[in-house]
Amino acid sequence: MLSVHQLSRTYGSFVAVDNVSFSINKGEIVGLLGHNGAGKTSIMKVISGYLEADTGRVTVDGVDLQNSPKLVQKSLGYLPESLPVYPEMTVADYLDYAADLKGLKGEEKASELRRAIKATDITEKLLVPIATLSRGYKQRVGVAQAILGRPKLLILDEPTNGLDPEQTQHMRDLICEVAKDATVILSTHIMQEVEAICSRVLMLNAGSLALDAKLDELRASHHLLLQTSLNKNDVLAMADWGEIDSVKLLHTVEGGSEFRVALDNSAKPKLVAARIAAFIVAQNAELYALQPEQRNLETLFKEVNQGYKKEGLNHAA
Ligand SMILES: Nc1ncnc2c1ncn2[C@@H]1O[C@H](COP(=O)(O)OP(=O)(O)OP(=O)(O)O)[C@@H](O)[C@H]1O
Repeated sequence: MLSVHQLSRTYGSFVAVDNVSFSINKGEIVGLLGHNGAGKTSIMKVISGYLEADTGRVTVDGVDLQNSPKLVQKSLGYLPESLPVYPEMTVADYLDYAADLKGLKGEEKASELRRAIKATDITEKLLVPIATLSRGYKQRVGVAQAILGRPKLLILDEPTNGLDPEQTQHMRDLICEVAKDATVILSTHIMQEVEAICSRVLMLNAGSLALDAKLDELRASHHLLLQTSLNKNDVLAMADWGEIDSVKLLHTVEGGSEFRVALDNSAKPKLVAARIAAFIVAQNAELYALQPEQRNLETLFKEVNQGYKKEGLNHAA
């Protein structure tokens, strides 16, 4: 659906986006996660055609953005970081104008306006100037213009930024609803946002893509934490077992040591755990603890920002 290939963007000599590649399939909701200044907005601006890349290629449904910008822009909706730029216009006039810009006409325009207004629940604000709207309503107006014309790709830059918890929930529900007919990429620096609505996460660190992973895969741990009194060398030798990738000594605990056991991708954690337990018991050693390691986005985010290598993270996930 969306393909981004070796994208780079500099501002003067500063590299804001550094050789970023990813592709997104139809129907996915993908979260672009990163600290302030990581490059999220720059990537979204490039994908939506508002900013030129220095190098790299963006295609939407096989159409090249650089060669056919108008065609690509017709198939996407964009909620920019800073909201509607016509504060003096009423919501109705602004949406009418946005529909014209998207080339909507006649009955299609009318029905699309009705749909976007209903989906974002802004009927009661239609005759109000945008300047007087609360942050939450401005955000809804921004989303309403983004979904006009049923875009195949929706690009949302920090869609819940500044919203209160109730508005945030409303916006998340709306995004999930819209995603039934569209592919969505949204940027955020809030991990819970990604956990709540995304099926996949792209983590950026200083302009580079540090992690690209499905949330399901992240949740399914391929590491076991083991505490045992068994001789250290016997535990480390488990790395030679077929289903185990590596064993690392973490630290010593009372009466033994703690290890992280990394499993092969094809290994079944429960079966390997049972085998380890049986082995330790057969050696007459104590098994103090053996459990899957919990890895959540927060842990990974910290690791990314502490400079973990992309390979290491993918492996860890
Ligand atoms: N027009 C510009 N001129 C110079 N530097 C810029 C410009 N726009 C962005 N930058 C810099 O590029 C880097 C990436 O900015 P970008 O807005 O893409 O990050 P971001 O991840 O969206 O950040 P935030 O979460 O704060 O919105 C930042 O260091 C920013 O200061």
